[in-house]
Amino acid sequence: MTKESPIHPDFSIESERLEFTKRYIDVVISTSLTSKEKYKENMEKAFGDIDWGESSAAYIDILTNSSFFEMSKEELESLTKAKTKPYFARIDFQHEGSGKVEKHYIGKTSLYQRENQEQIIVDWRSPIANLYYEGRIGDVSYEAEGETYEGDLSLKRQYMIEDGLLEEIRDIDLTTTDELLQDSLAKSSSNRLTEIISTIQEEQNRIIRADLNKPIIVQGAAGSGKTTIALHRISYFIYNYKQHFDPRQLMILAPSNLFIDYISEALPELGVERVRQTTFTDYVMTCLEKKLTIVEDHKLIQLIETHDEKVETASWISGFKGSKAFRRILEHYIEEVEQRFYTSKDFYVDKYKLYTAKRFTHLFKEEYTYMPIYRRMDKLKSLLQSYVRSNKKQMVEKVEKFFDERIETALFERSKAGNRKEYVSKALDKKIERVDEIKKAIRTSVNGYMKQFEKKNLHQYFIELFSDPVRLASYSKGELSGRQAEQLCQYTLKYAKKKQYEVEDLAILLYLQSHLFGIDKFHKAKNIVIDEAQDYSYMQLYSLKRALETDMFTLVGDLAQGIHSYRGLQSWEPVYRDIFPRATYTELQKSYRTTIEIMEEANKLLSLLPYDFPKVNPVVRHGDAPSFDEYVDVDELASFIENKVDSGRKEGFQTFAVIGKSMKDCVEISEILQERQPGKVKLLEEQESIPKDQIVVVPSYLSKGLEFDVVIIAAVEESFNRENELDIKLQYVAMTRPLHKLAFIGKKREQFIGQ
Ligand SMILES: Nc1ncnc2c1ncn2[C@@H]1O[C@H](COP(=O)(O)OP(=O)(O)OP(=O)(O)O)[C@@H](O)[C@H]1O
Repeated sequence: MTKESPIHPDFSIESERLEFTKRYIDVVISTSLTSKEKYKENMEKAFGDIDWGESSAAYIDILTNSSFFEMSKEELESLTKAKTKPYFARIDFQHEGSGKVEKHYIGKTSLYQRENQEQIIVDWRSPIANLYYEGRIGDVSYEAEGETYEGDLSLKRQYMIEDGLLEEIRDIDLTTTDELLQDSLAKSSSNRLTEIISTIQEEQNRIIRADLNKPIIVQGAAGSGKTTIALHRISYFIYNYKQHFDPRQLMILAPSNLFIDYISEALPELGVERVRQTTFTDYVMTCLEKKLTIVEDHKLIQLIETHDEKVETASWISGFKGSKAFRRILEHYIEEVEQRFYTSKDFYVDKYKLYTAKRFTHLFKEEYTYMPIYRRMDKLKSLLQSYVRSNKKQMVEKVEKFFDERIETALFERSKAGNRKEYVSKALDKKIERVDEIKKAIRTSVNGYMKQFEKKNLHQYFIELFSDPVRLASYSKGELSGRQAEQLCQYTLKYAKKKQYEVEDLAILLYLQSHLFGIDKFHKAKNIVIDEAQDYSYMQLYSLKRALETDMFTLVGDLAQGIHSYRGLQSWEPVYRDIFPRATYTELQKSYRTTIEIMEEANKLLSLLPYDFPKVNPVVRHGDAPSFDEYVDVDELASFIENKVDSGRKEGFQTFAVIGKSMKDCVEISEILQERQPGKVKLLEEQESIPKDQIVVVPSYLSKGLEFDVVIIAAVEESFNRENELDIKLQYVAMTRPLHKLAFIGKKREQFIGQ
């Protein structure tokens, strides 16, 4: 791209165009707020002084069409927002065989010229806008509604517009690099997640627009835009399905509430604020319609801070509960539970056989298998009830008829003349008694019959599963030794008996709930986006897919940041091979967040990990090499931090984080800083939102997914050990958080890997 502005030959024409667009937006907004009758007046007021094109004469016609001004609240809001920057790019395209070059201005939202239905602004998500993101200049094509359109792309132009004023125009040709991207990356980190629509890169665009009817798995390097892409894909989805799809059918599963707070800032900009946002834990509780007591997960922290055998066992148990082997255990268990509902008892009302056991069991195990067990039972129960209802009259009449006939015969039979009266009166009594019996049987037989089947709740099934180590080991088909099965049962029951669960138990509970009782359809999303998906276990993903009855998942993650890998994924292979066989798998190795100098250092850590991804390739942007400072006492540590922040502020940076390996170190660091600068420092914990104007102190494992202009990795008692995979990942996560600057501060260099 060449920098031609401010005296780009088209600068004044483009300025006029911008002016026209802004005024048009004003008219549309004010008309929709007042009334359509006001339209003419508004138009004249806005355009009285300039020639605003061929359409000027036609506006009277459109007054008859009221739907032009009917806008939803959302449309109105996005148009209002668009006023300061209605579009960011233009493409000139000539459809093959057409003699006309079309100019398309691309922005965050679309705008039609009411008079002639021409587009003043094309939405970035529309099919033709794909040419801006994908198309080279020259022969190109795009797809819309299953058709391919060929043609010639003769211009790709970018606009810098600030506060509604055109500042610069840049034409993109084949040889130039993307300066707009460079400019955008050089910015400071407040509100960055929202600002990438104009600079979405080709590889990212392909993921955003990948087939919306297929699952997709993205292994993306730190800073490659996974979170951003996931959010834009949702926005793209909403745009494409807005007529038929309620945004609540979409769900984002984020790693923590802290993270939800971080991404939610981006959502309104993308028009996706009505999408459900939750964590896995909260979602499972919603599905179970129960508030569960979840034991606080200290395993990661303990793994970071201590190395005793107990923690190793607990982590092994977590890993096993999340594994494919555990899925097999659950499948066997459910099969066994199912068999308890087979019956050999026919269904009788009094002496009448209304339904055979064979047919009942057949329906249960063959015809109704698409339903969870207890729903099948509910359905069978209603089936029996309806049989009883339809036979009720007949059964009563049969008894009545039987006695009536006898009474009748007695009345006319001579031989019974002597004791006729007594006989008839007895028969009448008997008749009443039998009819009562039948009526009672009609009322009670279904419930009586159903009593043969067990009725337990989810918690009871969960306890039962872990109550018999021998059975558990046999279900595992050799994956669990007897000793391991005992350990697993003991460990789980210790909590479960107090009605407490660990995070790992949630996937199991969800699996059991969906197979035994089912999930209310109101809780089922149709399309699910999971960020930091590497921290999910096989079982979590599998049970989600089963419970939601869809495979429409977008999974984005980075195995190199898989700090929960004792229970999370070690590889994507089982995910796309087993759980989502229809999925497209893609890798992103380009990183947009940080500078070349920082990424080169981080890459050294990546090579210590057992993955064969290529090194992360940073977008060309230079900065300072990471620094290291040695301190003697805590006062010096604090001064170093303060100096880094002060000089960063002078350079215009806005967000600062001190990252420690563990919470213990972070508490210590934040206390020292607090003492010296009360109110200026915030120790970040799981449930909190990120303050904009304070120095954030955050442990490495909570910093995942976040970003800051300047990051200081500080060590007090802790060290990162290069022999330990978890430590490498934690330091890698911390090192990939900064946008611009990275500093290490420790008592000695050896506290950090590679320093
Ligand atoms: N095409 C782009 N144009 C401008 N900025 C971009 C682009 N892609 C990504 N970025 C910026 O790069 C940074 C990293 O993006 P994001 O947080 O989505 O990455 P990530 O892959 O989720 O990272 P991590 O794995 O470290 O959490 C963000 O500041 C984002 O705005």
